[in-house]
Amino acid sequence: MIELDNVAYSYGGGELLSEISLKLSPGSFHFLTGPSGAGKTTFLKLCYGALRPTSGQVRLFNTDLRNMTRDDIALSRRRIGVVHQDCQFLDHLSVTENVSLPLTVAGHDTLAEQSNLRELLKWVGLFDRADALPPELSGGERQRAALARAVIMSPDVILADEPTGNIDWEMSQRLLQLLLELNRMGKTIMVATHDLNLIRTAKNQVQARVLRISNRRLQLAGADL
Ligand SMILES: Nc1ncnc2c1ncn2[C@@H]1O[C@H](COP(=O)(O)OP(=O)(O)OP(=O)(O)O)[C@@H](O)[C@H]1O
Repeated sequence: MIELDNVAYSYGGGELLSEISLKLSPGSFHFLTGPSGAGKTTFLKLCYGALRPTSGQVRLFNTDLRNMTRDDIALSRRRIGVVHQDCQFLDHLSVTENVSLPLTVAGHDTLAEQSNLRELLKWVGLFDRADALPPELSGGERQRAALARAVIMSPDVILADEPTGNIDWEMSQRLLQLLLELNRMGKTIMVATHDLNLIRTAKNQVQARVLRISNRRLQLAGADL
C-alpha cells in the first residue's frame, strides 16, 4: 500500500527524520507515537505524498513518488483518507458539506451520493448534526466528522493524526471502535497518538504494531505498551 525505504526528511532546522523504512501492508493496524515535535505529522505527510522526502524512496500503491506528477499524487490520495490533527473544516459549510467536500473536489455528483452520505453520518453518530456548522460542534463531534470526511471516498488506507486529542475517554473509545470497525472491513489504518491508554485498549482488540519516533528514527515500541 505505502512503503518508505530509508527515508530522511530535513528542513531549515535540520534533519527531522532519518533512516525511516516501513511497509504498510493491506489490512494492517499501526499506531505511531513519540514525543511532541518528534515528527509524527511530518511522517504521515510523507506517507500520503504531501511532503517529498529529502532522500530515500516513498512508494504509494507500488509507484515511486519520484515518478509521480501532482495529478498522480492527487489520484493516489483518493485511496488514502486523512484525519488531520486540527480537522481542517471550512467553518462556513455545514457538517454534510464538509464531509462531502472530497466528493465535490473529485467531481462526483453529491446529490447521487445523498443516501451514502446519510448512512455515513449515522455511522459516526452525527445524523442529527448534519446541518450544524463546525464551530457549533463539540470536540468529539468534530473528530467524528473528520473521520467521516476521511472515509467518504472509501479509501484503502486511513491515516489519523491525533484523532482523540482533546476529547474525553468515552469519546476516544467511541472513535477507536470506529477505526477498529474500518480495520475489520479490510482498511489499512495508522493512528498517530500520544494516548498510551488508547493504544493499550486497542491492543486487546486488534493485532496492532506500535511504532515510536525517537531521535529521528522509527522504532518498534516495546511489549510494555
Ligand atoms: N518544513 C518545515 N519547516 C519548519 N519546521 C518544520 C518543517 N517540518 C517540520 N518542522 C518542525 O519539525 C517539528 C516536528 O513537527 P511535527 O508536527 O511533524 O511533529 P509531531 O510529532 O507531529 O508533533 P506533535 O505531537 O506536537 O503534533 C516541529 O517542531 C515542526 O515545527
